[in-house]
Amino acid sequence: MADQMEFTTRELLEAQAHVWNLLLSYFKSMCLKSAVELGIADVLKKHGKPMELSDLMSTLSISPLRTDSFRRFMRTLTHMDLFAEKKLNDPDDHQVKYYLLTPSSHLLVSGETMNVIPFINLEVDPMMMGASQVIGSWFKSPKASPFELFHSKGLWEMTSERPELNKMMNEGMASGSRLVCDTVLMTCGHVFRGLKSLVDVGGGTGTMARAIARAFPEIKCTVLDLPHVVDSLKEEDSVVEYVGGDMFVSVPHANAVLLKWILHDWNDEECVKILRRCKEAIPIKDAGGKIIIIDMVVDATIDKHAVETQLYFDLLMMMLTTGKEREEI
Ligand SMILES: C[S@@+](CC[C@H](N)C(=O)[O-])C[C@H]1O[C@@H](n2cnc3c(N)ncnc32)[C@H](O)[C@@H]1O
Ligand SMILES: COc1cc(-c2oc3cc(O)cc(O)c3c(=O)c2O)cc(OC)c1OC
Repeated sequence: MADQMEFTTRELLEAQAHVWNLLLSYFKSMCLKSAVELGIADVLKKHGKPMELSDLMSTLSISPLRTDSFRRFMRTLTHMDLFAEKKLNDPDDHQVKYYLLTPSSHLLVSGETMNVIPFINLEVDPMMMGASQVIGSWFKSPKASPFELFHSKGLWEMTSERPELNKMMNEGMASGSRLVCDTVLMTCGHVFRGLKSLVDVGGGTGTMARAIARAFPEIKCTVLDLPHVVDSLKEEDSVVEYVGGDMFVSVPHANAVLLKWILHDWNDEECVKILRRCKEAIPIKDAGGKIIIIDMVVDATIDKHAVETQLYFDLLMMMLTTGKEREEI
């Protein structure tokens, strides 16, 4: 019987190309980080029309000595669909390459309300990325997460002790929330209709609660989060009320509880504890009580690209918390 481990040279060559591709894929994150750092999207947005390499470089204050390197950098970013290129003829009829924004780089324009720059800055921070170095060894460790193995404390303890990480975390979550808030209110707004009060448990700096309060002014919205997250916000806002506390201990009473991107931070036992506190906070179902959960559902039937993103989010949760992205059943 032929050895199952025998592969043709062609298969091995393809395998090597595949492994090199996987190995060097960290350049995707690092190119994204560098594009944000340089502010390429801001310059293209401000210019308002396709921009030539030399103009882009001079506006970004990049030395002409780096022309070839920057052209190669832009070639990769364009290949990644972060920017697009267009060939146009100049007055002497020579073809010149121009760069322009794509929907993805539109999200990297710092002045845009939907920009996701704070989330990118959070995820590429050495404090977060450092934990990825110990994923392999964590499988043999008793620590709750690779993050805890790397930093000797959990993520939420660390955010409470380090104001700069707390700020990055809150701004990162808020930046990713804006588009999701609009989508939820547009497609599932009926869920909130008829409520008199709602508490956003682990609601961070209140992006979602404020959007709900604006769309449904009759709902009294409260945000419960850890004291270091909400203490500075308490006086700032008249639209929502901020309460500092611990969702494992108690949840303020309301008609409904919202859990957006909370349960995926915790393992099944911890989720049951949180859900018990939430159940105590609301009336019974017949009296209108409800728990609204917004989390990613891992679904192998949707397109490959989306599944890959879901799997990466699942690994992010595994690396930083005790949680996971869950499937429907
Ligand atoms: C992933 S963030 C989600 C924030 C917000 N719900 C959103 O969708 O942007 C998780 C939030 O849970 C909060 N959190 C963690 N442990 C908590 C606890 N024991 N009680 C209340 N909030 C907690 C964190 O401070 C953080 O704001
Ligand atoms: C910003 O958009 C999303 C963020 C999350 C998300 O990201 C995190 C990143 C961390 O470094 C630590 C965390 O604990 C978390 C989260 O708990 C968390 O929810 C999730 C999203 O969708 C599920 C986001 O939108 C795509």
